[in-house]
Amino acid sequence: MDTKMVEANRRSANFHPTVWGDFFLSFSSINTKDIDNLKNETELHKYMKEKVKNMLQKTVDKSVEKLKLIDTIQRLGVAYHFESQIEACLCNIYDSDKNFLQEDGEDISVVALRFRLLRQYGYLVSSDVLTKFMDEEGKFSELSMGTNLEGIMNLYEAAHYGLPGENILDEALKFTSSYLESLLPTLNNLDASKVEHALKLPVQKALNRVAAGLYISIYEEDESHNSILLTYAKLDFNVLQKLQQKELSDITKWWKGLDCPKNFPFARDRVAECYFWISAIFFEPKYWMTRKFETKIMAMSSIIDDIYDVYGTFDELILFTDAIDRWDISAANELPPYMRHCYKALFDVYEEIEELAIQSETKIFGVDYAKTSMKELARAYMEEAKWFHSGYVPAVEKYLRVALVTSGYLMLTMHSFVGMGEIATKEVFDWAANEPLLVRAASIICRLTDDMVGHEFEQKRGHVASAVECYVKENGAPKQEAYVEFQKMVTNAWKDMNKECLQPIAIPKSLLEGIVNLARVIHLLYQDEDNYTHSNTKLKNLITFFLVDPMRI
Ligand SMILES: CC(C)=CCC/C(C)=C/COP(=O)(O)OP(=O)(O)O
Repeated sequence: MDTKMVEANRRSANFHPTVWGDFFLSFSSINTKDIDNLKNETELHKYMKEKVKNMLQKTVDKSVEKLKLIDTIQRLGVAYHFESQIEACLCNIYDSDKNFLQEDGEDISVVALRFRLLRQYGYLVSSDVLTKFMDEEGKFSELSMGTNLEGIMNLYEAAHYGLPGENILDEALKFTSSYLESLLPTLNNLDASKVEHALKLPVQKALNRVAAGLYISIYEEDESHNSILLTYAKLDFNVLQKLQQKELSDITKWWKGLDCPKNFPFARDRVAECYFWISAIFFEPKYWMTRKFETKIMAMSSIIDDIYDVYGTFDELILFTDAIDRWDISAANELPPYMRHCYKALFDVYEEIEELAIQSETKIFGVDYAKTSMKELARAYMEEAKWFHSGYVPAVEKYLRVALVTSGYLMLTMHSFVGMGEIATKEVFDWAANEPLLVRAASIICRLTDDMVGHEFEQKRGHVASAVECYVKENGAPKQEAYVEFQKMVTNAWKDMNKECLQPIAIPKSLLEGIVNLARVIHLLYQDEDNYTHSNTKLKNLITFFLVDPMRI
Protein backbone atom coordinates (compact mmCIF):
# COMPACT_ATOMS: atom_id res chain seq x y z
CA MET A 1 0.00 0.00 0.00
CA ASP A 2 1.34 3.46 -0.68
CA THR A 3 1.84 5.78 2.26
CA LYS A 4 -0.72 8.33 1.12
CA MET A 5 -3.38 5.65 1.35
CA VAL A 6 -2.43 4.83 4.89
CA GLU A 7 -2.20 8.45 5.98
CA ALA A 8 -5.44 9.68 4.48
CA ASN A 9 -8.41 9.96 6.78
CA ARG A 10 -10.68 7.24 5.49
CA ARG A 11 -13.97 5.83 6.64
CA SER A 12 -14.54 2.19 7.27
CA ALA A 13 -17.82 0.33 7.04
CA ASN A 14 -16.66 -2.94 8.60
CA PHE A 15 -18.54 -5.05 6.10
CA HIS A 16 -18.43 -8.71 6.97
CA PRO A 17 -16.10 -10.79 4.78
CA THR A 18 -17.23 -13.00 1.92
CA VAL A 19 -19.67 -15.71 2.93
CA TRP A 20 -18.84 -17.94 -0.01
CA GLY A 21 -15.13 -17.48 -0.77
CA ASP A 22 -14.00 -20.25 -3.13
CA PHE A 23 -17.02 -22.44 -2.46
CA PHE A 24 -18.43 -22.37 -5.99
CA LEU A 25 -15.07 -23.07 -7.64
CA SER A 26 -15.62 -26.76 -7.02
CA PHE A 27 -18.56 -26.79 -9.44
CA SER A 28 -16.32 -26.13 -12.42
CA SER A 29 -16.23 -29.67 -13.73
CA ILE A 30 -18.66 -32.53 -13.64
CA ASN A 31 -17.49 -36.06 -12.85
CA THR A 32 -18.51 -39.16 -14.82
CA LYS A 33 -21.19 -40.18 -12.38
CA ASP A 34 -22.71 -36.74 -12.60
CA ILE A 35 -22.65 -36.87 -16.40
CA ASP A 36 -24.70 -40.08 -16.30
CA ASN A 37 -27.13 -38.54 -13.85
CA LEU A 38 -27.33 -35.44 -15.96
CA LYS A 39 -28.11 -37.48 -19.07
CA ASN A 40 -30.89 -39.32 -17.27
CA GLU A 41 -32.22 -36.13 -15.81
CA THR A 42 -32.17 -34.34 -19.16
CA GLU A 43 -34.01 -37.24 -20.81
CA LEU A 44 -36.59 -37.30 -18.06
CA HIS A 45 -36.93 -33.52 -18.26
CA LYS A 46 -37.69 -33.75 -21.99
CA TYR A 47 -40.17 -36.53 -21.47
CA MET A 48 -42.00 -34.74 -18.67
CA LYS A 49 -42.09 -31.52 -20.66
CA GLU A 50 -44.05 -33.30 -23.40
CA LYS A 51 -46.44 -34.60 -20.81
CA VAL A 52 -47.10 -31.14 -19.40
CA LYS A 53 -47.50 -29.80 -22.93
CA ASN A 54 -50.10 -32.46 -23.66
CA MET A 55 -51.88 -31.65 -20.45
CA LEU A 56 -52.13 -28.01 -21.51
CA GLN A 57 -53.33 -28.96 -24.98
CA LYS A 58 -55.95 -31.38 -23.73
CA THR A 59 -57.52 -29.07 -21.16
CA VAL A 60 -60.44 -27.21 -22.70
CA ASP A 61 -59.68 -23.63 -23.61
CA LYS A 62 -61.35 -20.95 -21.50
CA SER A 63 -62.34 -23.53 -18.89
CA VAL A 64 -61.76 -23.02 -15.19
CA GLU A 65 -59.48 -26.08 -15.24
CA LYS A 66 -57.29 -24.42 -17.84
CA LEU A 67 -56.97 -21.26 -15.76
CA LYS A 68 -56.02 -23.30 -12.74
CA LEU A 69 -53.52 -25.31 -14.73
CA ILE A 70 -51.86 -22.16 -16.05
CA ASP A 71 -51.74 -20.77 -12.52
CA THR A 72 -50.10 -23.93 -11.17
CA ILE A 73 -47.59 -24.14 -14.01
CA GLN A 74 -46.69 -20.54 -13.34
CA ARG A 75 -46.43 -20.96 -9.58
CA LEU A 76 -44.14 -23.95 -10.07
CA GLY A 77 -41.78 -21.80 -12.14
CA VAL A 78 -42.04 -23.66 -15.44
CA ALA A 79 -44.38 -21.36 -17.37
CA TYR A 80 -41.40 -20.10 -19.38
CA HIS A 81 -41.38 -23.42 -21.25
CA PHE A 82 -44.96 -22.94 -22.40
CA GLU A 83 -45.20 -19.20 -22.97
CA SER A 84 -46.68 -19.42 -26.47
CA GLN A 85 -49.47 -21.82 -25.42
CA ILE A 86 -50.28 -19.75 -22.35
CA GLU A 87 -50.27 -16.49 -24.31
CA ALA A 88 -52.54 -18.02 -26.95
CA CYS A 89 -54.99 -19.26 -24.37
CA LEU A 90 -55.23 -15.92 -22.55
CA CYS A 91 -55.46 -14.01 -25.81
CA ASN A 92 -58.32 -16.29 -26.77
CA ILE A 93 -60.15 -15.49 -23.54
CA TYR A 94 -59.55 -11.77 -23.96
CA ASP A 95 -60.71 -11.75 -27.57
CA SER A 96 -63.88 -13.69 -26.90
CA ASP A 97 -67.26 -12.23 -26.03
CA LYS A 98 -67.67 -9.38 -23.63
CA ASN A 99 -68.97 -11.55 -20.80
CA PHE A 100 -65.78 -13.53 -20.59
CA LEU A 101 -64.91 -12.17 -17.22
CA GLN A 102 -68.02 -13.29 -15.49
CA GLU A 103 -70.17 -16.22 -16.42
CA ASP A 104 -73.35 -16.55 -14.41
CA GLY A 105 -72.77 -18.08 -11.03
CA GLU A 106 -68.98 -17.85 -11.10
CA ASP A 107 -67.53 -17.24 -7.70
CA ILE A 108 -64.80 -14.80 -6.70
CA SER A 109 -62.16 -17.46 -6.96
CA VAL A 110 -62.58 -17.91 -10.72
CA VAL A 111 -63.31 -14.27 -11.54
CA ALA A 112 -60.28 -13.02 -9.62
CA LEU A 113 -57.97 -15.67 -11.05
CA ARG A 114 -58.98 -14.90 -14.62
CA PHE A 115 -58.67 -11.17 -13.96
CA ARG A 116 -55.18 -11.57 -12.53
CA LEU A 117 -53.87 -13.83 -15.27
CA LEU A 118 -55.14 -11.49 -17.97
CA ARG A 119 -53.65 -8.39 -16.33
CA GLN A 120 -50.44 -10.27 -15.76
CA TYR A 121 -50.19 -10.89 -19.48
CA GLY A 122 -50.83 -7.26 -20.30
CA TYR A 123 -54.58 -7.25 -21.01
CA LEU A 124 -56.45 -4.26 -19.65
CA VAL A 125 -59.55 -5.97 -18.29
CA SER A 126 -61.88 -3.84 -16.21
CA SER A 127 -61.87 -4.18 -12.44
CA ASP A 128 -65.64 -3.49 -12.50
CA VAL A 129 -65.99 -7.25 -12.69
CA LEU A 130 -65.14 -7.36 -8.98
CA THR A 131 -67.87 -4.94 -7.81
CA LYS A 132 -70.37 -7.79 -7.63
CA PHE A 133 -68.40 -9.11 -4.66
CA MET A 134 -68.67 -5.88 -2.65
CA ASP A 135 -71.39 -4.97 -0.17
CA GLU A 136 -73.80 -2.01 -0.52
CA GLU A 137 -71.25 0.33 0.98
CA GLY A 138 -68.72 -0.54 -1.69
CA LYS A 139 -66.55 -2.61 0.65
CA PHE A 140 -65.28 -6.13 0.47
CA SER A 141 -66.17 -8.20 3.49
CA GLU A 142 -66.46 -11.77 4.65
CA LEU A 143 -70.20 -11.57 4.08
CA SER A 144 -70.02 -10.08 0.61
CA MET A 145 -67.55 -12.69 -0.58
CA GLY A 146 -68.12 -15.79 1.45
CA THR A 147 -65.34 -17.36 3.46
CA ASN A 148 -63.81 -19.26 0.60
CA LEU A 149 -60.05 -19.24 1.26
CA GLU A 150 -59.12 -19.86 -2.36
CA GLY A 151 -61.36 -17.00 -3.47
CA ILE A 152 -59.88 -14.59 -0.97
CA MET A 153 -56.36 -15.58 -1.92
CA ASN A 154 -57.14 -15.16 -5.60
CA LEU A 155 -58.59 -11.73 -4.95
CA TYR A 156 -55.50 -10.87 -2.91
CA GLU A 157 -53.25 -11.81 -5.84
CA ALA A 158 -55.45 -9.94 -8.33
CA ALA A 159 -55.47 -6.82 -6.17
CA HIS A 160 -51.73 -6.34 -6.69
CA TYR A 161 -52.35 -5.55 -10.34
CA GLY A 162 -54.00 -2.20 -9.60
CA LEU A 163 -53.39 0.88 -11.71
CA PRO A 164 -53.02 4.46 -10.49
CA GLY A 165 -56.42 5.59 -9.22
CA GLU A 166 -58.00 2.15 -9.32
CA ASN A 167 -59.53 2.35 -5.85
CA ILE A 168 -61.44 -0.91 -6.01
CA LEU A 169 -58.20 -2.86 -6.08
CA ASP A 170 -56.81 -0.81 -3.18
CA GLU A 171 -59.91 -1.81 -1.24
CA ALA A 172 -59.50 -5.43 -2.26
CA LEU A 173 -55.87 -5.47 -1.16
CA LYS A 174 -56.64 -3.83 2.16
CA PHE A 175 -59.40 -6.28 2.96
CA THR A 176 -57.71 -9.47 1.76
CA SER A 177 -54.33 -8.74 3.38
CA SER A 178 -55.76 -8.11 6.81
CA TYR A 179 -58.30 -10.89 6.51
CA LEU A 180 -55.64 -13.42 5.53
CA GLU A 181 -53.42 -12.25 8.40
CA SER A 182 -56.29 -12.71 10.83
CA LEU A 183 -57.07 -16.18 9.48
CA LEU A 184 -53.53 -17.47 9.89
CA PRO A 185 -53.78 -18.81 13.46
CA THR A 186 -56.95 -20.73 12.58
CA LEU A 187 -55.64 -22.55 9.51
CA ASN A 188 -54.24 -26.05 9.12
CA ASN A 189 -50.53 -26.32 8.35
CA LEU A 190 -50.88 -26.54 4.60
CA ASP A 191 -53.25 -23.60 4.26
CA ALA A 192 -51.15 -21.57 6.68
CA SER A 193 -48.06 -22.20 4.52
CA LYS A 194 -49.94 -21.14 1.41
CA VAL A 195 -51.16 -17.95 3.04
CA GLU A 196 -47.78 -17.09 4.54
CA HIS A 197 -46.12 -17.64 1.18
CA ALA A 198 -48.67 -15.40 -0.53
CA LEU A 199 -48.37 -12.65 2.08
CA LYS A 200 -44.60 -12.61 1.73
CA LEU A 201 -44.36 -13.11 -2.00
CA PRO A 202 -47.50 -12.11 -3.89
CA VAL A 203 -47.21 -13.15 -7.54
CA GLN A 204 -46.88 -9.61 -8.82
CA LYS A 205 -44.00 -8.74 -6.48
CA ALA A 206 -42.22 -12.07 -6.56
CA LEU A 207 -39.36 -13.22 -8.72
CA ASN A 208 -41.04 -16.17 -10.33
CA ARG A 209 -38.03 -18.43 -10.01
CA VAL A 210 -37.64 -17.71 -6.30
CA ALA A 211 -41.32 -17.94 -5.40
CA ALA A 212 -41.55 -21.17 -7.39
CA GLY A 213 -38.59 -22.77 -5.66
CA LEU A 214 -40.19 -22.05 -2.30
CA TYR A 215 -43.68 -23.02 -3.45
CA ILE A 216 -42.72 -26.49 -4.70
CA SER A 217 -42.60 -27.97 -1.19
CA ILE A 218 -45.98 -26.43 -0.34
CA TYR A 219 -47.45 -27.92 -3.50
CA GLU A 220 -45.94 -31.30 -2.66
CA GLU A 221 -47.69 -31.26 0.72
CA ASP A 222 -51.02 -30.75 -0.98
CA GLU A 223 -52.52 -34.19 -1.47
CA SER A 224 -54.36 -33.04 -4.56
CA HIS A 225 -51.13 -32.16 -6.35
CA ASN A 226 -50.45 -33.33 -9.87
CA SER A 227 -47.40 -35.56 -9.73
CA ILE A 228 -46.35 -34.88 -13.32
CA LEU A 229 -46.28 -31.15 -12.72
CA LEU A 230 -44.50 -31.60 -9.42
CA THR A 231 -41.77 -33.85 -10.81
CA TYR A 232 -41.29 -31.65 -13.82
CA ALA A 233 -40.92 -28.54 -11.65
CA LYS A 234 -38.31 -30.25 -9.46
CA LEU A 235 -36.38 -31.51 -12.45
CA ASP A 236 -36.40 -28.09 -14.01
CA PHE A 237 -35.20 -26.55 -10.75
CA ASN A 238 -32.28 -28.98 -10.67
CA VAL A 239 -31.38 -28.52 -14.33
CA LEU A 240 -31.22 -24.76 -13.90
CA GLN A 241 -29.32 -25.11 -10.65
CA LYS A 242 -26.60 -27.21 -12.29
CA LEU A 243 -26.23 -24.75 -15.11
CA GLN A 244 -26.03 -21.85 -12.68
CA GLN A 245 -23.50 -23.58 -10.44
CA LYS A 246 -21.19 -23.92 -13.40
CA GLU A 247 -21.69 -20.29 -14.37
CA LEU A 248 -21.06 -19.09 -10.84
CA SER A 249 -17.96 -21.25 -10.69
CA ASP A 250 -16.53 -19.46 -13.76
CA ILE A 251 -17.47 -16.09 -12.33
CA THR A 252 -15.85 -16.96 -8.98
CA LYS A 253 -12.65 -17.79 -10.84
CA TRP A 254 -12.67 -14.33 -12.39
CA TRP A 255 -13.46 -12.72 -9.04
CA LYS A 256 -10.66 -14.56 -7.29
CA GLY A 257 -8.27 -13.02 -9.82
CA LEU A 258 -9.29 -9.57 -8.53
CA ASP A 259 -8.33 -10.57 -4.99
CA CYS A 260 -10.90 -8.42 -3.29
CA PRO A 261 -9.69 -9.00 0.32
CA LYS A 262 -6.22 -7.77 -0.61
CA ASN A 263 -6.94 -5.09 -3.17
CA PHE A 264 -10.26 -3.76 -1.90
CA PRO A 265 -10.34 -4.70 1.79
CA PHE A 266 -12.80 -1.86 2.47
CA ALA A 267 -15.41 -3.17 0.02
CA ARG A 268 -18.24 -5.67 0.13
CA ASP A 269 -16.97 -8.99 -1.19
CA ARG A 270 -20.25 -10.28 -2.61
CA VAL A 271 -19.87 -11.92 -6.00
CA ALA A 272 -22.12 -14.92 -5.26
CA GLU A 273 -24.76 -12.52 -3.95
CA CYS A 274 -24.56 -10.50 -7.16
CA TYR A 275 -24.95 -13.67 -9.19
CA PHE A 276 -27.99 -14.70 -7.18
CA TRP A 277 -29.50 -11.23 -7.72
CA ILE A 278 -29.00 -11.40 -11.48
CA SER A 279 -29.73 -15.09 -12.04
CA ALA A 280 -33.03 -14.80 -10.17
CA ILE A 281 -34.04 -12.13 -12.69
CA PHE A 282 -32.64 -13.59 -15.89
CA PHE A 283 -33.02 -17.25 -15.05
CA GLU A 284 -33.82 -18.72 -18.44
CA PRO A 285 -30.84 -20.62 -19.86
CA LYS A 286 -30.83 -18.49 -23.02
CA TYR A 287 -29.88 -15.41 -20.97
CA TRP A 288 -26.46 -16.82 -20.01
CA MET A 289 -24.66 -13.85 -21.49
CA THR A 290 -26.64 -11.32 -19.47
CA ARG A 291 -26.08 -13.36 -16.31
CA LYS A 292 -22.38 -13.50 -16.96
CA PHE A 293 -21.53 -9.89 -17.52
CA GLU A 294 -24.36 -8.30 -15.57
CA THR A 295 -23.01 -10.12 -12.49
CA LYS A 296 -19.51 -8.84 -13.18
CA ILE A 297 -20.75 -5.30 -13.75
CA MET A 298 -22.78 -5.43 -10.57
CA ALA A 299 -19.89 -6.76 -8.50
CA MET A 300 -17.64 -4.01 -9.91
CA SER A 301 -20.32 -1.37 -9.24
CA SER A 302 -20.51 -2.59 -5.69
CA ILE A 303 -16.76 -1.99 -5.23
CA ILE A 304 -17.07 1.38 -6.97
CA ASP A 305 -19.98 2.33 -4.69
CA ASP A 306 -17.81 1.51 -1.68
CA ILE A 307 -14.94 3.55 -3.10
CA TYR A 308 -17.25 6.57 -3.29
CA ASP A 309 -19.17 5.92 -0.09
CA VAL A 310 -16.50 4.54 2.18
CA TYR A 311 -12.87 4.59 1.21
CA GLY A 312 -11.96 7.19 -1.39
CA THR A 313 -10.78 10.64 -0.33
CA PHE A 314 -12.54 13.54 -1.96
CA ASP A 315 -9.55 14.36 -4.20
CA GLU A 316 -9.20 10.76 -5.30
CA LEU A 317 -12.89 10.61 -6.15
CA ILE A 318 -12.54 13.61 -8.46
CA LEU A 319 -9.71 11.84 -10.29
CA PHE A 320 -11.68 8.60 -10.48
CA THR A 321 -14.82 10.25 -11.84
CA ASP A 322 -12.78 12.08 -14.43
CA ALA A 323 -11.02 8.86 -15.47
CA ILE A 324 -14.33 7.02 -15.91
CA ASP A 325 -15.74 9.94 -17.84
CA ARG A 326 -12.75 9.97 -20.22
CA TRP A 327 -12.89 6.18 -20.62
CA ASP A 328 -9.25 5.98 -21.54
CA ILE A 329 -7.04 3.25 -20.11
CA SER A 330 -4.05 5.61 -19.89
CA ALA A 331 -6.04 7.59 -17.29
CA ALA A 332 -5.33 4.65 -14.95
CA ASN A 333 -1.79 5.98 -14.45
CA GLU A 334 -3.15 9.08 -12.70
CA LEU A 335 -4.98 7.02 -10.07
CA PRO A 336 -3.79 5.68 -6.71
CA PRO A 337 -3.03 1.93 -6.86
CA TYR A 338 -6.31 0.61 -5.45
CA MET A 339 -8.35 2.75 -7.87
CA ARG A 340 -6.08 1.85 -10.76
CA HIS A 341 -6.72 -1.79 -10.07
CA CYS A 342 -10.46 -1.25 -10.06
CA TYR A 343 -10.37 0.90 -13.20
CA LYS A 344 -8.38 -1.71 -15.12
CA ALA A 345 -10.64 -4.51 -13.96
CA LEU A 346 -13.64 -2.51 -15.14
CA PHE A 347 -12.04 -2.10 -18.55
CA ASP A 348 -11.37 -5.83 -18.74
CA VAL A 349 -15.03 -6.54 -18.11
CA TYR A 350 -16.07 -4.22 -20.93
CA GLU A 351 -13.54 -5.83 -23.23
CA GLU A 352 -15.13 -9.17 -22.47
CA ILE A 353 -18.61 -7.75 -23.04
CA GLU A 354 -17.55 -6.39 -26.40
CA GLU A 355 -16.02 -9.71 -27.44
CA LEU A 356 -19.09 -11.64 -26.38
CA ALA A 357 -21.38 -9.18 -28.07
CA ILE A 358 -19.50 -9.51 -31.35
CA GLN A 359 -19.30 -13.31 -31.16
CA SER A 360 -22.99 -13.69 -30.53
CA GLU A 361 -23.87 -11.05 -33.11
CA THR A 362 -25.52 -8.86 -30.56
CA LYS A 363 -25.37 -5.39 -31.91
CA ILE A 364 -22.28 -3.73 -30.53
CA PHE A 365 -23.89 -0.25 -30.29
CA GLY A 366 -25.53 -1.43 -27.07
CA VAL A 367 -22.14 -1.47 -25.36
CA ASP A 368 -21.84 2.29 -25.95
CA TYR A 369 -25.17 2.88 -24.26
CA ALA A 370 -24.00 0.67 -21.41
CA LYS A 371 -20.75 2.65 -21.01
CA THR A 372 -22.66 5.91 -21.04
CA SER A 373 -24.88 4.64 -18.23
CA MET A 374 -21.79 3.65 -16.22
CA LYS A 375 -20.34 7.16 -16.67
CA GLU A 376 -23.64 8.64 -15.50
CA LEU A 377 -23.57 6.39 -12.48
CA ALA A 378 -20.05 7.53 -11.55
CA ARG A 379 -21.01 11.19 -11.98
CA ALA A 380 -24.02 10.68 -9.71
CA TYR A 381 -21.86 8.91 -7.09
CA MET A 382 -19.56 11.95 -7.25
CA GLU A 383 -22.48 14.32 -6.74
CA GLU A 384 -23.45 12.39 -3.60
CA ALA A 385 -19.81 12.47 -2.44
CA LYS A 386 -19.80 16.27 -2.83
CA TRP A 387 -22.94 16.51 -0.74
CA PHE A 388 -21.44 14.29 1.91
CA HIS A 389 -18.13 16.11 2.08
CA SER A 390 -19.82 19.53 2.31
CA GLY A 391 -22.44 18.34 4.80
CA TYR A 392 -25.22 19.32 2.39
CA VAL A 393 -28.69 17.81 2.81
CA PRO A 394 -30.83 18.47 -0.26
CA ALA A 395 -34.61 18.52 -0.48
CA VAL A 396 -36.11 15.13 -1.36
CA GLU A 397 -36.85 16.01 -4.97
CA LYS A 398 -33.32 17.22 -5.59
CA TYR A 399 -31.89 14.20 -3.79
CA LEU A 400 -33.93 11.81 -5.91
CA ARG A 401 -32.72 13.34 -9.16
CA VAL A 402 -29.29 12.00 -8.25
CA ALA A 403 -30.19 9.06 -6.03
CA LEU A 404 -32.41 7.41 -8.64
CA VAL A 405 -29.30 7.23 -10.81
CA THR A 406 -27.20 5.84 -7.94
CA SER A 407 -29.80 3.12 -7.41
CA GLY A 408 -27.93 1.67 -10.39
CA TYR A 409 -31.11 0.42 -11.99
CA LEU A 410 -30.85 2.37 -15.23
CA MET A 411 -27.26 1.20 -15.51
CA LEU A 412 -28.23 -2.43 -14.91
CA THR A 413 -31.12 -2.13 -17.38
CA MET A 414 -28.81 -0.92 -20.14
CA HIS A 415 -26.31 -3.72 -19.48
CA SER A 416 -29.01 -6.37 -19.39
CA PHE A 417 -30.23 -5.31 -22.82
CA VAL A 418 -26.76 -5.87 -24.28
CA GLY A 419 -26.91 -9.51 -23.31
CA MET A 420 -30.41 -10.17 -24.58
CA GLY A 421 -29.65 -10.29 -28.25
CA GLU A 422 -31.57 -9.19 -31.30
CA ILE A 423 -34.68 -7.94 -29.54
CA ALA A 424 -32.68 -5.11 -27.98
CA THR A 425 -32.72 -2.77 -30.94
CA LYS A 426 -31.42 0.78 -31.02
CA GLU A 427 -34.99 2.02 -30.39
CA VAL A 428 -35.06 -0.06 -27.22
CA PHE A 429 -31.84 1.51 -25.91
CA ASP A 430 -33.14 4.97 -26.84
CA TRP A 431 -36.34 4.21 -24.97
CA ALA A 432 -34.37 3.34 -21.83
CA ALA A 433 -32.08 6.35 -22.20
CA ASN A 434 -35.11 8.66 -22.13
CA GLU A 435 -36.01 7.96 -18.49
CA PRO A 436 -39.15 5.89 -19.13
CA LEU A 437 -41.67 5.61 -16.32
CA LEU A 438 -40.97 1.90 -15.88
CA VAL A 439 -37.27 2.40 -15.16
CA ARG A 440 -38.07 5.38 -12.94
CA ALA A 441 -40.58 3.29 -10.98
CA ALA A 442 -38.10 0.42 -10.50
CA SER A 443 -35.47 2.94 -9.40
CA ILE A 444 -37.88 4.56 -6.90
CA ILE A 445 -38.68 1.17 -5.39
CA CYS A 446 -34.99 0.37 -5.15
CA ARG A 447 -33.84 3.71 -3.80
CA LEU A 448 -36.55 4.36 -1.23
CA THR A 449 -36.74 0.81 0.07
CA ASP A 450 -32.95 0.65 0.35
CA ASP A 451 -32.82 4.02 2.12
CA MET A 452 -35.58 3.11 4.57
CA VAL A 453 -33.89 -0.07 5.74
CA GLY A 454 -30.26 0.97 5.36
CA HIS A 455 -29.99 4.61 6.40
CA GLU A 456 -29.26 4.09 10.10
CA PHE A 457 -26.37 1.70 9.46
CA GLU A 458 -25.01 4.04 6.79
CA GLN A 459 -25.32 7.22 8.84
CA LYS A 460 -23.41 5.66 11.73
CA ARG A 461 -20.31 5.20 9.60
CA GLY A 462 -20.77 8.50 7.74
CA HIS A 463 -22.74 8.51 4.48
CA VAL A 464 -24.51 11.02 2.30
CA ALA A 465 -27.94 11.91 3.70
CA SER A 466 -30.48 9.33 2.56
CA ALA A 467 -34.03 10.14 1.46
CA VAL A 468 -35.03 9.79 5.11
CA GLU A 469 -32.64 12.50 6.39
CA CYS A 470 -33.57 14.71 3.43
CA TYR A 471 -37.27 14.37 4.27
CA VAL A 472 -36.75 15.00 7.97
CA LYS A 473 -34.72 18.15 7.29
CA GLU A 474 -37.03 19.48 4.58
CA ASN A 475 -40.22 18.97 6.56
CA GLY A 476 -39.04 19.21 10.15
CA ALA A 477 -40.88 15.91 10.59
CA PRO A 478 -40.01 12.68 12.42
CA LYS A 479 -38.50 9.86 10.41
CA GLN A 480 -41.66 7.76 10.88
CA GLU A 481 -43.51 10.27 8.73
CA ALA A 482 -40.84 9.87 6.06
CA TYR A 483 -41.34 6.09 6.11
CA VAL A 484 -45.09 6.48 5.61
CA GLU A 485 -44.61 8.94 2.75
CA PHE A 486 -42.01 6.78 1.03
CA GLN A 487 -44.09 3.65 1.44
CA LYS A 488 -46.85 5.46 -0.45
CA MET A 489 -44.42 6.40 -3.19
CA VAL A 490 -43.27 2.79 -3.43
CA THR A 491 -46.89 1.57 -3.67
CA ASN A 492 -47.56 4.09 -6.44
CA ALA A 493 -44.41 3.03 -8.26
CA TRP A 494 -45.70 -0.56 -8.35
CA LYS A 495 -48.94 0.72 -9.88
CA ASP A 496 -46.99 2.66 -12.48
CA MET A 497 -45.15 -0.52 -13.32
CA ASN A 498 -48.43 -2.39 -13.72
CA LYS A 499 -49.59 0.30 -16.10
CA GLU A 500 -46.43 0.23 -18.16
CA CYS A 501 -46.72 -3.53 -18.61
CA LEU A 502 -50.17 -3.34 -20.21
CA GLN A 503 -50.59 -3.62 -23.95
CA PRO A 504 -49.53 -1.91 -26.07
CA ILE A 505 -46.08 -2.22 -24.53
CA ALA A 506 -43.20 0.03 -25.48
CA ILE A 507 -40.52 -2.66 -25.80
CA PRO A 508 -40.54 -6.48 -26.03
CA LYS A 509 -42.10 -8.20 -23.03
CA SER A 510 -39.00 -10.08 -21.92
CA LEU A 511 -37.09 -6.80 -21.63
CA LEU A 512 -39.91 -5.20 -19.64
CA GLU A 513 -40.02 -8.24 -17.40
CA GLY A 514 -36.31 -7.83 -16.63
CA ILE A 515 -36.95 -4.29 -15.35
CA VAL A 516 -39.93 -5.36 -13.22
CA ASN A 517 -37.79 -8.17 -11.84
CA LEU A 518 -35.17 -5.64 -10.75
CA ALA A 519 -37.82 -4.15 -8.47
CA ARG A 520 -38.82 -7.62 -7.31
CA VAL A 521 -35.30 -8.32 -6.06
CA ILE A 522 -35.67 -5.34 -3.78
CA HIS A 523 -38.96 -6.69 -2.46
CA LEU A 524 -37.18 -9.95 -1.67
CA LEU A 525 -33.92 -8.66 -0.22
CA TYR A 526 -34.65 -5.27 1.32
CA GLN A 527 -37.94 -5.72 3.19
CA ASP A 528 -36.54 -6.04 6.68
CA GLU A 529 -32.92 -5.03 6.24
CA ASP A 530 -30.26 -4.63 3.56
CA ASN A 531 -29.65 -8.33 2.99
CA TYR A 532 -27.10 -7.65 0.28
CA THR A 533 -24.72 -5.76 2.54
CA HIS A 534 -25.49 -8.08 5.48
CA SER A 535 -25.55 -11.21 3.37
CA ASN A 536 -24.77 -13.85 5.99
CA THR A 537 -28.31 -14.71 7.06
CA LYS A 538 -31.35 -14.53 4.80
CA LEU A 539 -29.40 -14.23 1.55
CA LYS A 540 -27.02 -16.98 2.60
CA ASN A 541 -30.02 -19.25 3.08
CA LEU A 542 -31.50 -18.30 -0.27
CA ILE A 543 -28.22 -18.96 -2.07
CA THR A 544 -27.92 -22.31 -0.33
CA PHE A 545 -31.45 -23.23 -1.35
CA PHE A 546 -31.20 -22.09 -4.97
CA LEU A 547 -27.57 -22.59 -5.88
CA VAL A 548 -26.28 -25.37 -3.63
CA ASP A 549 -28.83 -28.00 -2.64
CA PRO A 550 -30.62 -29.93 -5.38
CA MET A 551 -34.24 -30.95 -4.89
CA ARG A 552 -35.01 -34.56 -4.10
CA ILE A 553 -37.10 -35.95 -6.91
C1 LIG B 1 -27.91 -2.15 -8.19
C2 LIG B 1 -26.46 -2.20 -8.14
C3 LIG B 1 -25.66 -1.47 -9.16
C4 LIG B 1 -25.92 -2.87 -7.18
C5 LIG B 1 -24.52 -2.94 -6.87
C6 LIG B 1 -24.42 -3.23 -5.44
C7 LIG B 1 -24.93 -2.10 -4.65
C8 LIG B 1 -24.24 -0.79 -4.82
C9 LIG B 1 -25.95 -2.25 -3.82
C10 LIG B 1 -26.53 -1.16 -3.01
O1 LIG B 1 -25.67 -0.79 -2.01
P1 LIG B 1 -26.00 0.42 -1.02
O2 LIG B 1 -27.23 0.13 -0.26
O3 LIG B 1 -24.77 0.75 -0.25
O4 LIG B 1 -26.30 1.59 -2.05
P2 LIG B 1 -26.20 3.16 -1.80
O5 LIG B 1 -24.80 3.45 -1.43
O6 LIG B 1 -26.56 3.74 -3.14
O7 LIG B 1 -27.18 3.47 -0.73
